Amino acid sequence: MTSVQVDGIAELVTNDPSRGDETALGVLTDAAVVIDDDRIAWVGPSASAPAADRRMDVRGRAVIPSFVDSHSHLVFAGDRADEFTARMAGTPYDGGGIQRTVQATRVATDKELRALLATRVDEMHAQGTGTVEIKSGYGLTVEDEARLLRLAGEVTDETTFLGAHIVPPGVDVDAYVALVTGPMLAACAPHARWIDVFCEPASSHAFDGDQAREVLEAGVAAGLGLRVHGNQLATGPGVRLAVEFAAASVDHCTYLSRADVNALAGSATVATLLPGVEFATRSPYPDGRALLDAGVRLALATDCNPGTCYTSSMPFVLALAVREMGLTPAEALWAATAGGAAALRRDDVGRLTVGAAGHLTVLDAPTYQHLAYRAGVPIARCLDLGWPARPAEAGRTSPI
Ligand SMILES: N=CN[C@@H](CCC(=O)O)C(=O)O
Ligand SMILES: [Zn+2]
Repeated sequence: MTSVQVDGIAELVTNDPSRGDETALGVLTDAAVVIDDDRIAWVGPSASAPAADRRMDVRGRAVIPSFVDSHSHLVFAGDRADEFTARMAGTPYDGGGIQRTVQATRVATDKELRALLATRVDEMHAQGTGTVEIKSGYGLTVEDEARLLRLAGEVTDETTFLGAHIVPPGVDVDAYVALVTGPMLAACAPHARWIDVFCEPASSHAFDGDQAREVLEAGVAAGLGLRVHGNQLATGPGVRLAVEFAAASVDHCTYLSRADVNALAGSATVATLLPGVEFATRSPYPDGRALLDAGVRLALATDCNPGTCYTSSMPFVLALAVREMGLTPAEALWAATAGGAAALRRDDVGRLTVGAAGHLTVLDAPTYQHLAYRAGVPIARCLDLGWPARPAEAGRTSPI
């Protein structure tokens, strides 16, 4: 066991409301954190920090819990920059481009996909993300979906089976739902913690309410946790289905009816907002302020994928939430850390409390408010505690 005392912290965000300023962020000033092995052993004022094997002085910087990015699609090959350019000129997003990524991903080797994935995970880590959820969904055959999940499982425990991403062109929808809920689920469940379905009104490339219900029921029977892509393209059944199934999260929530907001308020389901998608698809931003005021629990995530949002940057997402969705900098930071943890039903990340994972993100700034204030400036990075066995040596890229 090796312990490290991190001190010189001008402002420490704990996400423990019983600490410090007693807001949801639980902000302490002039603070220290002691990490024993990879867990937090002590948090408090610098002056009373217990001794540790090593000391790391962050010299007046702010420290926050590492971001929890609860929605990404990192295992893919190919590029769709041309679609982004077309959208900026007015072409709407309809999900049809997913098939292009499916084609490019199917022909990529494991080695190629592993290298692409490693680069993206490293990019996230370098911008302060400590936990990432990764979905399949660009394989859409039994073998390819299982392959993508195996690769994702090499870099995270938060793996999500998204065979129900789109219906592959030329395939009968009922036959495909039967495949997803039968042999594909059987092959993928051992590699997945979650199941997800892209649910939109009938006539899109995605799955309607009845089909999505079948997918979620099969996921429950297979022992997987539930997530839903819902209400991205239009108001539809996704949000209310997620709430009915007590899914951990419904993601996107771009188009919400009053009934959707009422259903989410006080429910077990976190609404995960993905403002990078609205940015990169020229869609209207959901009213995050109204959701919070209605009592909805929010998370923020990147949705990093080649189609709707190719950013790995949680600080960018956080700045958009402040500027475009009416969240305060404090609310946005909470949603990007503790909110993401809630969306993954985790209580060991997204907070800096005794017993939690030692995932600290240091900011080249005196306060977390700089995350939105200095948008676009790379001020956030995961604190490298220099543990003896770095994951790279163990065949993994980052401790995400
Ligand atoms: N909406 C569904 N899936 C992804 C986009 C996938 C793509 O276009 O490649 C999303 O979350 O936005
Ligand atoms: Zn997504």
